[in-house]
Amino acid sequence: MDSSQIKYVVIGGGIAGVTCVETLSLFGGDASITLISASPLIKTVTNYSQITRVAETFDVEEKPLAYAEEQSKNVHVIQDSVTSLSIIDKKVYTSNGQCLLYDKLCICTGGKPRVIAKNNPLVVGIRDTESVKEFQNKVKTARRILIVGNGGIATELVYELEGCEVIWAIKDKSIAHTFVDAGAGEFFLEHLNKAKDNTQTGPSKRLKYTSAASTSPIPCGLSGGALGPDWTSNLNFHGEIDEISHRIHVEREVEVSDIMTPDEFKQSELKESLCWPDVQWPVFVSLTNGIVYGCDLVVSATGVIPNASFTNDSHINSHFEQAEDGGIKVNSCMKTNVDSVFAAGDVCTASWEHSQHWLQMRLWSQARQMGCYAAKCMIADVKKEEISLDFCFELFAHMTTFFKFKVVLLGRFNAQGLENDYEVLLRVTKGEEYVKALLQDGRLVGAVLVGETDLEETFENLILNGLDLTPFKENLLEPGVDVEDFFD
Ligand SMILES: Cc1cc2nc3c(=O)[nH]c(=O)nc-3n(C[C@H](O)[C@H](O)[C@H](O)COP(=O)(O)OP(=O)(O)OC[C@H]3O[C@@H](n4cnc5c(N)ncnc54)[C@H](O)[C@@H]3O)c2cc1C
Ligand SMILES: NC(=O)C1=CN([C@@H]2O[C@H](COP(=O)(O)OP(=O)(O)OC[C@H]3O[C@@H](n4cnc5c(N)ncnc54)[C@H](OP(=O)(O)O)[C@@H]3O)[C@@H](O)[C@H]2O)C=CC1
Repeated sequence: MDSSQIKYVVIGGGIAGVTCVETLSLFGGDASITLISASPLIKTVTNYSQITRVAETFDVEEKPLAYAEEQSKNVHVIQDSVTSLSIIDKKVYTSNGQCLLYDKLCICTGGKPRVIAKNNPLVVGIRDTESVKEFQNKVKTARRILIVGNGGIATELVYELEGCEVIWAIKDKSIAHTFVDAGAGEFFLEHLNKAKDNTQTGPSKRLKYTSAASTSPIPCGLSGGALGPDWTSNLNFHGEIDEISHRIHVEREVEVSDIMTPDEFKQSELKESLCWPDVQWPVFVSLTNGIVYGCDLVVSATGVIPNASFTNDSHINSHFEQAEDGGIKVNSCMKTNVDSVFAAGDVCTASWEHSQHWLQMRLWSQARQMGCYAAKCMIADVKKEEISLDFCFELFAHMTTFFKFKVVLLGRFNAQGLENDYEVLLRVTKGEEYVKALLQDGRLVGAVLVGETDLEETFENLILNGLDLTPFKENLLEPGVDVEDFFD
């Protein structure tokens, strides 16, 4: 078929959707491409840099939706929310009554924060620019904040919050558990109560929000694109009390058992811990260890729910096979079970047999990679060509910053899916670096690199080439030894 007759439609203006549109525009010939997004701002990837074969960094800029039209040929944008689909006659319906025909459709509708006690105004979740603004406003008058969750947002937030007391309630024994093991958690622990270092010495995670002014609101019930790296930079998270710079108390191995109003708390006859004289807290949180804290605000940093119910029509939503985590299942060609419909980014669950060293995490790098690969799959599908799984799905690689330390995670970095038949090599220099290598049958299968270790490229190669490291094991992490010399 002549490419000019092809109609691609992409839903969602986050990193996955925008990358998908850009790739379609680049490789899709003269096809017509429509981007429909509920949010007036899109996320664009700039200054892309390939650090190793798989690890990458890039800036993320927020731009008006029209930018996508200006940058890529054959692209038409619509700010609207998709309300329904007709999967038989391949039509997309929007809330403003538009109806679009598609040949290939890609769903990139992201995720929503999983918030405990969703309807309580004193319990907030963080996802997009709007929710951060709302949070910032509430923080200004906060004296004590309780943060629930032990993943990316909580770990970044406890470092950023100043001017108030922070109670960090985690399910695990160690901090930052979603990303690092207990050892690295210990390594970070000593930086927890240190005053925040505001100098920009560590690597920036390179998000540039050029918060383009926008007058068009996001339709009720929908969120804008997820924030990304450095979402805390240039934002002030300062509570009411100047004398408190950084005071964090970690409650380990607990969950929230109840969130109470002052009246409910009074009636419960429970005792409050760490109470402040003459302070009336607006909300009380009881934990599963029996401890109760009064606070001004609760942050629920408890993960993401894929936005798989992206239409108002539950009958249509139910056509899409969902994985256990609620994501729309996609195969190794990013195809859903519905004819001609693909999905990418936080909304989807990679349901192919993963390579030994890859796992899905809902991260911006994976959103970009999936968006790009989904576009290639859509084009290949039109041309009825075979496509092989992109190389980026061979190895998990994530670069980020926690407590001002560069963090690189490779492969099965947290021993995910490994039985007990692996060994761990460790090198720790207090306050400087934490290097953990996981070996299975003498072969490197995962690594956690904290600090300026300069080991990411070598370790990535070692994981990918599966070299038996048994003869070098003793020296692999010896300080001063250039690991690369072994393999020349
Ligand atoms: C606070 C925070 C910090 C983060 N920090 C990092 C980090 O440091 N590193 C990292 O790798 N990842 C980070 N992430 C995760 C990362 O931002 C996401 O994984 C990634 O941005 C997901 O991109 P996406 O395009 O799949 O979805 P989203 O960015 O959520 O985009 C979804 C889009 O779909 C639109 N949409 C939804 N429903 C409809 C509909 N019915 N009709 C039309 N449009 C619709 C939305 O408006 C939005 O434009 C962070 C996330 C958060 C919340
Ligand atoms: N630097 C980075 O790379 C960052 C990445 N992100 C990404 O943004 C997204 C949102 O971040 P975030 O919300 O922190 O999600 P994460 O998935 O990173 O972490 C969620 C945390 O909440 C815990 N949790 C889940 N349910 C409950 C509950 N009911 N009670 C107590 N704890 C609970 C989880 O524990 P368990 O796993 O045991 O269920 C986990 O520790 C994620 O995809 C994350 O990867 C966000 C910020 C920074």
